[in-house]
Amino acid sequence: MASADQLIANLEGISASSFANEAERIRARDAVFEALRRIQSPWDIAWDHVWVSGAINACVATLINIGVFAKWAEIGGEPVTCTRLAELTGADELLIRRMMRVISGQHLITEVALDTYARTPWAKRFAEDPAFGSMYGGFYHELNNPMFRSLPAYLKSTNFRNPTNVNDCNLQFWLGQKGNLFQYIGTNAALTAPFNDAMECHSKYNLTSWVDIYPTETVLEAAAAKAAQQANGTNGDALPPPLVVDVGGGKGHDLVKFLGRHPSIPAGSLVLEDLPDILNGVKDSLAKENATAISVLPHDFFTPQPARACGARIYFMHNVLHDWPDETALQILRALAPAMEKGYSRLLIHESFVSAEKPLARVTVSDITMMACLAAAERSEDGWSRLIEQAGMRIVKIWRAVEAVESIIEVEVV
Ligand SMILES: C[S@@+](CC[C@H](N)C(=O)[O-])C[C@H]1O[C@@H](n2cnc3c(N)ncnc32)[C@H](O)[C@@H]1O
Repeated sequence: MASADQLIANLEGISASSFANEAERIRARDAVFEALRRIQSPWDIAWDHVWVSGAINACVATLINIGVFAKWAEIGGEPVTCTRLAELTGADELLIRRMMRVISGQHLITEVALDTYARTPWAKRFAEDPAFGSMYGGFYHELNNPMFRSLPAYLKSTNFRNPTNVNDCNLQFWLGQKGNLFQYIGTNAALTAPFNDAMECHSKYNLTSWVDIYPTETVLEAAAAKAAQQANGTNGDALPPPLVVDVGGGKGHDLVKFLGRHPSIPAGSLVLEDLPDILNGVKDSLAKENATAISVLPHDFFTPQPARACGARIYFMHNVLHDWPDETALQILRALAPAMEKGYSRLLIHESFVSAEKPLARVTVSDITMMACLAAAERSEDGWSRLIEQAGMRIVKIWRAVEAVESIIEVEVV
């Protein structure tokens, strides 16, 4: 058994770059977390849960609002004093110092000299990716925090029933009004853009990109084979059906990933669908990125697909169906099915599976998040199979990546 000094020296020597690949980093991270739990006292754990997480979120949101991370990056990102940060931002120096000490105590920045702090990769990320800060802003304070605060009282009020009614669940209990989560997001200006940002971050950082799991070149091959087959006898001016329609696609980040793989596809080959409120501003940001291959189409997925989105090779649904209980998810699939061309179109359902034994912690937290905001739940592999069968569809293949939290279920209409 290593002495405490040896053990501590070994731990001090590790960093995210100590590992050969991402799978090894994740294995080591999980082992360190498990070890931490074993050496923490019950009080250490309760302290973290009850005091630390609230204090961190309050300090980080305030430091973002003050502009600390942005100004720090603007001056080059080297170690900085709180006096300098106060000069740069105009905020109270003592206030900044007290909050910097909190996040330094959590090893989120490093105190390298008296009152002088260096950035960690986490602290750098706020300036590198503005969507990262949005999670600590509107997404946490307007949604996650109050939604989880009300969940125990809501469940008590139901005499501890497992919730399944999206129109009468914790969300309505907390807000004291009708309407589902997405109606609330669309009408709360402090939440709309942060929600989209949080989904982008979730898709970018938490999960293996769908284009690394699914062979996207087959999409172009299938479309080319179909075009060759139909070359005789069709009107040459008619627009070909889209390659990919991202149903409930938020900011379009998953289509941007496809475009990154296949930059030469024609304008309009990719269609981004979501509710009109959610798509506000998205068109402009895609135009800024020069993503002309992506066209934006406001659409409610409980209604039939518009003609221009019919007959696509791929309908992509990422973290969409897990938002809805089975009955509602079936309505969405049944509204989509008529747009799918038999023998050609495929639906890709990009979702997590909750396993019966030792399910991944990421998936169980997501499961309770779905319960808290939509009376929904993460599904097991069997749960997904049943849903797909009930919708009159068939699983062609399940694509899994070794270290990915999510899989892709490839489905066709029967
Ligand atoms: C959990 S988010 C996932 C977003 C994106 N696919 C991703 O993976 O980052 C669910 C998406 O479904 C959209 N949505 C909810 N209700 C909808 C409806 N009735 N019609 C179309 N989109 C809807 C939401 O606005 C949101 O963008």
